[in-house]
Amino acid sequence: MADDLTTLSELNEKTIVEEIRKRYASKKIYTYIGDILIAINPYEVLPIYGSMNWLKYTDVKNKTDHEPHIYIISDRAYQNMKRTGYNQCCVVSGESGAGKTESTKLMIEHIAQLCKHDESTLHEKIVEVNPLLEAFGNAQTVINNNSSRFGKFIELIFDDSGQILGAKLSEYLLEKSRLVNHGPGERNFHIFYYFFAGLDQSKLKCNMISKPESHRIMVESDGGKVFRDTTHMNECKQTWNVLLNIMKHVGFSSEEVNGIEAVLAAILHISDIKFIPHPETEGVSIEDDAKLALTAQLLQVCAEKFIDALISSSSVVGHETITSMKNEMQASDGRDALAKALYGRMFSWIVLQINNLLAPKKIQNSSQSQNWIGILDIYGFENFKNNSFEQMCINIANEQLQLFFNHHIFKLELEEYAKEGINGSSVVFVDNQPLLDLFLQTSPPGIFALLDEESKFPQASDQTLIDKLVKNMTGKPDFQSTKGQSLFFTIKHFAGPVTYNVDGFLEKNRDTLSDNVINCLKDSNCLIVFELFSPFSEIGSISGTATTRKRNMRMSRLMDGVVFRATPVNSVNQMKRASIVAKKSVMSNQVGTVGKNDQLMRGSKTLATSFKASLCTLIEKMLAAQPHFIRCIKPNAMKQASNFNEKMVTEQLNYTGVLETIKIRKLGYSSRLPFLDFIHRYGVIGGVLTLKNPEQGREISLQIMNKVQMTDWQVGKTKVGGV
Ligand SMILES: Nc1ncnc2c1ncn2[C@@H]1O[C@H](COP(=O)(O)OP(=O)(O)OP(=O)(O)O)[C@@H](O)[C@H]1O
Repeated sequence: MADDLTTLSELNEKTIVEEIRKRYASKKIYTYIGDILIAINPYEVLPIYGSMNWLKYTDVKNKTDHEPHIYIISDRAYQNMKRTGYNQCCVVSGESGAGKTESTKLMIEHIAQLCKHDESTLHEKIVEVNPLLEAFGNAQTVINNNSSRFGKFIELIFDDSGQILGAKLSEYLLEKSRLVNHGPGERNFHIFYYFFAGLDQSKLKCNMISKPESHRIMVESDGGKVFRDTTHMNECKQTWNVLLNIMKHVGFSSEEVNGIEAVLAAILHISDIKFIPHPETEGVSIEDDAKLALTAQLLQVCAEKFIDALISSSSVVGHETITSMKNEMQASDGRDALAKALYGRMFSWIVLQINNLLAPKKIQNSSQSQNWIGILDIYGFENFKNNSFEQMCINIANEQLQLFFNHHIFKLELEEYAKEGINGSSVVFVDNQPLLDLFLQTSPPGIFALLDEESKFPQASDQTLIDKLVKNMTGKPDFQSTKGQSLFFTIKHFAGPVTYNVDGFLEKNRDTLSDNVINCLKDSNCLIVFELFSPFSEIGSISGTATTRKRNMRMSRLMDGVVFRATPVNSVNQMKRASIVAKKSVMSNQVGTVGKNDQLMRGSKTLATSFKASLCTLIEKMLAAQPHFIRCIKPNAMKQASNFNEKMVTEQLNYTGVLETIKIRKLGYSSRLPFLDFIHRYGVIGGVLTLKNPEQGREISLQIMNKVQMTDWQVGKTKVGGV
């Protein structure tokens, strides 16, 4: 069986899938395409991880001495960073349920071991925070029982000797809508189940919590039970206790833990508040005053102010504040927006606390530099029966990653080949740049710009939005309006067509919380609630103007040509060009936005705007590092072990361009083989450049390294490495 698909003599869809199938049947879930790793989800615990294997995959000189493994990638990233002093970035991609989060965790665990030199508990803390994040950010979906409902980029930070100094986590677009609404087979965020199962009687009383089924957001839409059985409940209880220990170990104070519990309870109670028409006015009143009092008590806010915030809205016109009463629907929407804001901000606050606790301590020797290994685990491509705003953003993020992959693996390689006179015409890849432009460009306005434009008009509706989209997008190859279904449009994504339902798009994009709600909560006596809404705290301003402005300033600097940080030696030219090309293609949309869209310049807080800005920041980071790609593949839709659905696997391999990836890697090796052989023998080119194999830590030729992936020494049956 071929450990590396580039060594296959016959290359076509059938032979590739057959090879992967054979390997999977023998529990070999990892396969290389040169330096890229394919990982098939085994849906079972294989005895290939843990301490013995950490050791085996430490400072691996020649990867062909071992079975392909995810640890090879983590080891390579760590050793490369140590040897070259350049940042590394591991991009883990794949559909929902393909195994991205598990792969990420395996790599973090491994790297934490690779760099463990002392008795410090920092390594443990970095690994330990994962369950905490998963509890608040993951949920059961129809596809995955533990699906990440947010994207994350984890940076492990090291000193120049490779000692770990700390870690930093960036989170992207938590799917807040799940909190108040989830479809059949889907559940709320895990934390609520742990919370109900874990709280003891006194805590339940103190948070005024009783049965989970009595709360709207815990009710299963298919009528199922909140806890399947006592075993499930006991598992949740155990997890709650584990989380309490983690919070303690990581450094959360007991006041903070109590605050988190109070906010969770408040969210449950707020979501239950109902409104009834007021007999004397056109507004509403609250049906159950006791429920409201409970919530105000948990949030430690003034009950009267809280009622006002829920049933009325106020805006400042000139020097006057105009207050208007909400109707039943507006009040219910406002209530849900508040529950979502509380949860979303609390999640960001938890991430911030984790970052504060794991932040590198001040380096004693100020001349010492810091490097990082970043691991990107972003939600997989999604295509449900009903796809909303969240799916659109998730799929755009995946398109962006595909673009990043295409740039590194295809565009830049083919440019190099052209310069060397190698004929690369046999490699044809699908460039998804036009599709990203369709969403992100500003002139002519793309879908995001049109959405932002429409979000500014108070009278706009989802119908006016779809009309606008159809008017502007009809005729574009990747856009289709859906006849007979007025609120739908279809996009031909790289991973397949997805039909989006714009119902609720405007509201979700505006992501507004009325001023009187914020004013009420920022006066809370509960430390966490105060921090979540105070304009002076980092979280309080998170969805406000400050963060957006900071990001926009950063984008403006990019526009002015700030150069990216230094890049790894072995691909310095390639990456510089990657920066420029991708900067142009990715950021040009941002640049245009900064220049032309006054809404953004004014610091608007639409979700589309901040999503674009965070994508921009993420890509900016990734471009400044040496990339490693891990492609996760889902073998079946049943979440079963030993079940290889050929059609599904073929589809995933196809849309990620696997055949072309193999071809380009193979082409590179074969056409450079004589060259490599020469270097192999003499080690010097023209008396100037010396070759170095980074896996073996010897001298290196900048140019040669630029042309071949020297981390792979085995080409066909010919051993090229070992100068
Ligand atoms: N290497 C592995 N070994 C054992 N089980 C695995 C492995 N990778 C994935 N799994 C199983 O598959 C499930 C789904 O994996 P994971 O949550 O990592 O998918 P994902 O790609 O991150 O999905 P999403 O995008 O929905 O978050 C895991 O809960 C686990 O049961």
